[in-house]
Amino acid sequence: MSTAIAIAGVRKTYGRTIALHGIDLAIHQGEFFGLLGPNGAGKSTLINIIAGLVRMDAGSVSVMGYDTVRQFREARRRLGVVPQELVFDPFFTVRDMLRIQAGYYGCGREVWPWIDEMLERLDLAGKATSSMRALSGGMKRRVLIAQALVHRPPVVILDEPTAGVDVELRRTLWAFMTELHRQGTTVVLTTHYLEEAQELCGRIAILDHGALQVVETTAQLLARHPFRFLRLKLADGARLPEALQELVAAEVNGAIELKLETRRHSIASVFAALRDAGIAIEDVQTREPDLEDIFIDLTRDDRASQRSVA
Ligand SMILES: Nc1ncnc2c1ncn2[C@@H]1O[C@H](COP(=O)(O)OP(=O)(O)OP(=O)(O)O)[C@@H](O)[C@H]1O
Repeated sequence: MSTAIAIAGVRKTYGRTIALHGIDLAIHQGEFFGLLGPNGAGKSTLINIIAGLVRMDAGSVSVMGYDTVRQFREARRRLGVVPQELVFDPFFTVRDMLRIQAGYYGCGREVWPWIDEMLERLDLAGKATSSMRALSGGMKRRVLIAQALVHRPPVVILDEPTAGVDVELRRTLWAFMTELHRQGTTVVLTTHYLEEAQELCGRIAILDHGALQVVETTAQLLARHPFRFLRLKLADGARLPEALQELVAAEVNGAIELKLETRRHSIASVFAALRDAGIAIEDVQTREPDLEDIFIDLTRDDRASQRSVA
């Protein structure tokens, strides 16, 4: 399997903050890869190093075999990055801005049909001649995506592309990215929407405190974790017996969700404890852990009680 992004021994410190401890990671060509982590984990620092925007203290990175420091231009031409922030020159029209951007990568008129195709695919065709300053935030974000893809890079990194965007743009973006991925583009995604990562990514890395906690296929990650959830609604608003209190993970709409470690607790033992306490059950459901549960489990410390990583 050929490597799209090779990261070896990458370290970065800001003053006394160690943002990256020495990251080794190989992202293969053709992968849809998720880079996840809580706020401050080091994701943006790593992405900016891959894009050649931040200088690493030690280590090396290559994109499609080109070293991002020694062969910056070659590496950069093979990479498209959709950044978190919106930064534009407000005076150009959408189409002109994309053509100018293509020029930075040494691309000329040969990419103009591609630019028009992207404008169609991202529902921007009607805005092609609008100036950037006249666009809504959602429209600007669409342009940002087109801007990252203008030189048809084989590797694309999306840094929180759907933060704060509406459902329609999320759907449009994922349909477009899924198609590019099917055509062979390597896609690296960071997102706070873990259900999005679970659905789209074949492999996932979890970064926490500047170190990789896990790099696994999404299926392995979901299968490896030895717990499941049991949601109970107790009859007559009964309280859970003391012995089961430590298993409570959440309370939702009057139902109690218990987290059962499969080696220590069985559903049968929970039912037996309730029967012994004379408590009847009104409703019961089981749930396998999803990526969000696993993420919380792996990055648990002071964030342990949070259901969301946002
Ligand atoms: N320019 C900078 N100067 C000083 N410290 C920085 C700088 N950029 C990042 N850091 C620190 O490095 C660490 C990693 O930050 P980084 O932005 O890479 O995390 P992140 O995972 O992208 O977080 P988020 O999800 O909030 O974007 C944090 O402790 C952050 O405060």
